[in-house]
Amino acid sequence: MAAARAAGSGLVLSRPVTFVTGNAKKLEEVRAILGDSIPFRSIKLDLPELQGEPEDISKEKARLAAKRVNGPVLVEDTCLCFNALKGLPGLNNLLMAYEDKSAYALCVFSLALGPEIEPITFMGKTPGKIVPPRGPNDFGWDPIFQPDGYAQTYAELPKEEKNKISHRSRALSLVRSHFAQADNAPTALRATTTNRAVDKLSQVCLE
Ligand SMILES: O=c1nc[nH]c2c1ncn2[C@H]1C[C@H](O)[C@@H](COP(=O)(O)OP(=O)(O)OP(=O)(O)O)O1
Ligand SMILES: [Mg+2]
Repeated sequence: MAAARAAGSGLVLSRPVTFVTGNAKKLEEVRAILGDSIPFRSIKLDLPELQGEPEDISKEKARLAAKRVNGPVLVEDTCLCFNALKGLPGLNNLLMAYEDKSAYALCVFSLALGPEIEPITFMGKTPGKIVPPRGPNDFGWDPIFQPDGYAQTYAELPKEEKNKISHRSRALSLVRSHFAQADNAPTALRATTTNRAVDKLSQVCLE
């Protein structure tokens, strides 16, 4: 397959990244946010729903996906976490009992450049609060999440507005800068070097 170059960056991948997801709305947003900055294709794979810390879940998902695809993959998990429940993702009804309706949308991407390469994690977080549902009901919990600084819920915001401030776009801007920073070393070599430097640290974007 022809080498793919991420626009505006020095990164050359031997194969385009495969974004593994079964969620069409997620894919739609990722396409809109990335444009042609990172060449990718997408597939749906039946992967086990894992338990644990968001970062560990995401890395394991990337490892499994990279084995199945036998090439570079990107995976994503998102949760709506309630501060009253100490960051636990939860049912909206449970939150009724609490005064504190603050929450945050958390998006975790993991990039595995191949089955033998340790995944790197990128997180984006958008703070807000849980409100009675407003707006179109076509994507998960969008109608009940109102980001801080806005009078509209995610569902009420025009798509471009959500995509400017969302947990997903914040995480993807880190993925993009990772690609932009990577030098022109062969993929496997560069990935090993980058991983050694990053080690277990993940990058978190909070603004
Ligand atoms: O921006 C979002 N706005 C509102 N709702 C959202 C968003 N992003 C994910 N969601 C929902 C979809 C799913 O009901 C749940 C867990 O998502 P999550 O496990 O990451 O997605 P999924 O299992 O549907 O797809 P995948 O195949 O990529 O794992 O949160
Ligand atoms: Mg999932």
